[in-house]
Amino acid sequence: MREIRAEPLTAEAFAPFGEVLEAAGAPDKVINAGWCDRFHDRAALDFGPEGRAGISLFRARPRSLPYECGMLERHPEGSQAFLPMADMAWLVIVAPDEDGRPGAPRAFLPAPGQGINLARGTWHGVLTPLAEPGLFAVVDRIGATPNLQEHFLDAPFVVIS
Ligand SMILES: NC(=O)N[C@@H](O)C(=O)O
Ligand code: NI
Repeated sequence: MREIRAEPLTAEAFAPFGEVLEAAGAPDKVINAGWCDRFHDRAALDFGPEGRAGISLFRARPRSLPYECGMLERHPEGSQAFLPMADMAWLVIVAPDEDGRPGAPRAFLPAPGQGINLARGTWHGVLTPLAEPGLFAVVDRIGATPNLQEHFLDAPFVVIS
């Protein structure tokens, strides 16, 4: 079975798939009389013409490495942001689109304090915490029309580290 290794999550490496949300570098604004740094408007949120923004909480059961992935999904109608609500290891799997199917997958291990915003239509694995509590705030499209496309891989792969 194809094996891949997870990479550290950086804004540059993740750029083809969306944004990394982190309080890194100089803040865009200093607010609250100097008591707070604002890293302003750091994600390209997209909920399509029919949808609206929603914040949900996901409490996902932890998985472990090596992690076998047999399905990638995408949301054609909107972006999806995952913001950890606790300090825990988690795994992000994404892939480029190749003629309507996922291409070569890539895996990332976010550092504490990092979240992600998946661009609309980005192939990704489902939320995959690697430790309890598996708790995330998720900002994504709320709408009356379907917004989930799943692709079951001809060749599942395993993330080994
Ligand atoms: N299906 C769902 O709400 N969750 C997935 O989109 C996911 O990315 O985990
Ligand atoms: Ni998703």
